[in-house]
Amino acid sequence: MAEQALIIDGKAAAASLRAEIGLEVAAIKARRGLVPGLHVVLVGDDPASRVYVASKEKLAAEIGMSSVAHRLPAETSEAELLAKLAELNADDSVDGILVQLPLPKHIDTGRVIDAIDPAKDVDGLHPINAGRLAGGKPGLVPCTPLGSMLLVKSVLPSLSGLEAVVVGRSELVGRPVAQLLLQADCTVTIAHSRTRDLAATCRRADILIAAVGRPGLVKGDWIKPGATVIDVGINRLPDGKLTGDVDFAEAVKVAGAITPVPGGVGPMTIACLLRNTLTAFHARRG
Ligand SMILES: Nc1nc(=O)c2c([nH]1)NC[C@@H]1CN(c3ccc(C(=O)N[C@@H](CCC(=O)O)C(=O)O)cc3)C=[N+]21
Repeated sequence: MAEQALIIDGKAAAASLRAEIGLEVAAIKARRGLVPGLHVVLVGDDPASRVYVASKEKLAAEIGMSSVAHRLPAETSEAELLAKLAELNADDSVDGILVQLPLPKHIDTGRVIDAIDPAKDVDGLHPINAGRLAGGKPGLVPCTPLGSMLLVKSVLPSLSGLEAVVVGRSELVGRPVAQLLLQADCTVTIAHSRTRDLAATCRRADILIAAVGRPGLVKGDWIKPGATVIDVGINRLPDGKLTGDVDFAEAVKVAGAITPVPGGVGPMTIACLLRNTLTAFHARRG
């Protein structure tokens, strides 16, 4: 069988989503003279984080959104970071706040996330937003899960009744994407490192979401023929190349549609961050 899966173009989907957001930003500017503002807080000088933050700034600027990066030294104390967040929470021109993770070890990440105004929490990580998502209520939804769902919906007309398997149970991706799949009426299984037969569990999936951070973990024979495979893993190999959690070369021969790494979920994550900033703007400023 010489068939090959449809390769889902996350880069193109993200570009068109950003263009849409850009139009809305322009309309807000023209009608009301307001510019939605995204603020990214970066503590320390992790090289990967610097690259991500620069990319967020560039893409925000491209669509006419205001974006401010607050670069704080690695020695910043937790109290200083909390003070910075209090300042951003109080500033009406700040629509979205994202604290780049991971934070230096001397800072308690949970305490920091808890200090972000839930209405400005464009990462969707505040317990209020996580709770709203779990309750099926409107709120800010984490960007990677949101982007993953948009890609799934770009290839599947209806998700109702489909078997979805999420590999990974992180707060950032696994748990929230499972909630979104459930909201879309999928039958959802959350698998993880203790799952007894991971391969057999994955083989049940019409929609397989791999979000564990283990390069090439998901093999071709773990995939149900024709399934939609969303690879959330972005793993840096020793040679510097990026690779996903799915063995792409094998999987592309079995799946119906699959996201590549790079060029899949990653670009959608940033586009959804911009979208969340706009959502936060509308919810707070009307
Ligand atoms: N508070 C917080 N929220 C985040 O959402 C967050 C974070 N911290 N810390 C780091 C991770 C990682 N992350 C990525 C986003 C886009 C790409 C992306 O666009 N990747 C490109 C490739 C980029 C390259 O070539 O390096 C792609 O997959 O095609 C990757 C990684 C967001 N994160």
